Amino acid sequence: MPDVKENVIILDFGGQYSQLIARRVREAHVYCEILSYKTPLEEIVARKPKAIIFSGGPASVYSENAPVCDRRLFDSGIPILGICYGMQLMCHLLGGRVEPARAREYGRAELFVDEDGGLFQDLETKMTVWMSHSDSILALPEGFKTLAHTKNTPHAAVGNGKNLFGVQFHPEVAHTPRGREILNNFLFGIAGLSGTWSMKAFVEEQVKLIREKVGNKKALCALSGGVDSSVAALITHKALGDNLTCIFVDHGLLRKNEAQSVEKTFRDKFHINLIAVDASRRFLEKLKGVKDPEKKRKIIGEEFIRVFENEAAKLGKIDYLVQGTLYPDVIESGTETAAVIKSHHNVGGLPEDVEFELIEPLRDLFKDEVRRIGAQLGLPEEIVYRQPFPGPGLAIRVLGDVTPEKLDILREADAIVYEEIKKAGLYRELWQAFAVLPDIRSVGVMGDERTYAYTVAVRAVVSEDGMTADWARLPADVLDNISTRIVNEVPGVNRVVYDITSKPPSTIEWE
Ligand SMILES: Nc1ncnc2c1ncn2[C@@H]1O[C@H](COP(=O)(O)OP(=O)(O)OP(=O)(O)O)[C@@H](O)[C@H]1O
Ligand SMILES: O=c1[nH]c(=O)c2[nH+]cn([C@@H]3O[C@H](COP(=O)(O)O)[C@@H](O)[C@H]3O)c2[nH]1
Ligand SMILES: NC(=O)CC[C@H](N)C(=O)O
Ligand SMILES: [Mg+2]
Repeated sequence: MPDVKENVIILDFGGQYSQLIARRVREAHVYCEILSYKTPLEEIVARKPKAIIFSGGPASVYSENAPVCDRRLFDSGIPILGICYGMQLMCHLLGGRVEPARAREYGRAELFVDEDGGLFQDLETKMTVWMSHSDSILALPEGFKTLAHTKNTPHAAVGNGKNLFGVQFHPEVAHTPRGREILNNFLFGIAGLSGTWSMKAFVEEQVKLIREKVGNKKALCALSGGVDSSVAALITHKALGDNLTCIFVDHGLLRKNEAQSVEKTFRDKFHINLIAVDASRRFLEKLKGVKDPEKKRKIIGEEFIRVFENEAAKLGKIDYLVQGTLYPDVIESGTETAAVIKSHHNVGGLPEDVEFELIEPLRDLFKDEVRRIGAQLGLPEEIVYRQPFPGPGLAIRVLGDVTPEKLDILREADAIVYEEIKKAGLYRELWQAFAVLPDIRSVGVMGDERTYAYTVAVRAVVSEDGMTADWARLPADVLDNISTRIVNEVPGVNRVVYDITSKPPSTIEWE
């Protein structure tokens, strides 16, 4: 944990929005960490949190195996705010009664404030909030009071008049318009935090932490040319100077001209040691005949590490590996409480026997936060606003087995998507826009001849943080240009389709 005077802990009970809570706290200029509900009391207290927030969660407090925290936390005097499951748990453990609600609430609800001040300081007594629950508190623990109610929920906000508070609704989501104020009332009014933390402070803390950890030893940084690893490299470089060497791996799964352009940008603009490794042969060899998406990811995750180990061996002893891992990479790879959606190569795809100790300064952040840091650190716009590109590269966009022939087709098609999106001035508006090569061939007619060739799928999405995304409503003429150019210019393709699914239920990448 960095050396910060004011720290908030979010205790995670498996809620969908735990990371959103963290984000709101950071936006209030307060440092915070998300910890599993299983974290022992001693460990929580040792971090000296000025406040604790309990997240929501899918379980019901009265069911068997419901996640539970240490009851003694409530006696610690630390201000605690329970959200949804978190509030139900607080009430349950302190002797209140939680049961399935007579009327469940999902979505918008009208909240009526019964007790001014505290959580509702300076707010109207009636406001819209966002609910998602099927359980309700029917009897409060001793010493607790109702602070607000809705039509269906008699105890929609509660407190014990001292350090314990709970809300049944979700103040962290954008659909609770006053949510930010309510959270801030808890953080500042109730817990007495000052809100002096900033992204600048974050960078300074990380630099200090890395310096303390690594000392005079050497570290490698896995550099992809994307914004995450570039920011991670800059932060680490501030800490270690020439003891940092960046490694850029060309695994043969990069986009058209990507290897050359990343090398050039980094060599010209940064004075950081950079080694570019051409490892395309070994990656493609390992991937031969592999069709399963998770297998591909694991193979790539392992091969990356093996390449780093090889390079490290040439440089002498290197104990540390820096990666630009972000929070979504961690949560999607699966945690104790969250399901595996896909194994990001840099987290869930890592082999078991990694000899390096990992340094991941951005592990708790979201992409837009990293972009802000990048801009502050003076990274050029082309890197700050570069669309994400997954570490496993085109391997997870060529569905089925990955062959040089398919990679070539995809590379050409993808370059056309990129060019047309840039030309239409849409690049910055979109989270990502790219081509996918599904393992499908279909019949066409070109120059009066029958063709039997590949289909290319075009995917473009808008998103704030990659956790959820909406398919982009691209103008028809842009789609038309893309389609015409791909079929005309890329041999082996006779059909182009546009992906019109959002995330969820789809994911952004196809594998
Ligand atoms: N070709 C590569 N060579 C070296 N390291 C890589 C490569 N691709 C990915 N990595 C490592 O894996 C991490 C995760 O990749 P990811 O694509 O999520 O991040 P990024 O490339 O830094 O940023 P972006 O999401 O903007 O593409 C990177 O931060 C980097 O440390
Ligand atoms: O470095 C990475 N390694 C991976 O293994 C990986 N898988 C997905 N992505 C990127 O993460 C974001 C969310 O992707 P999905 O909606 O496909 O899960 C999108 O921006 C994806 O491009 C990855 N990045
Ligand atoms: N979103 C939540 O935290 C839900 C809590 C609990 N499972 C309920 O349905 O009431
Ligand atoms: Mg990338």
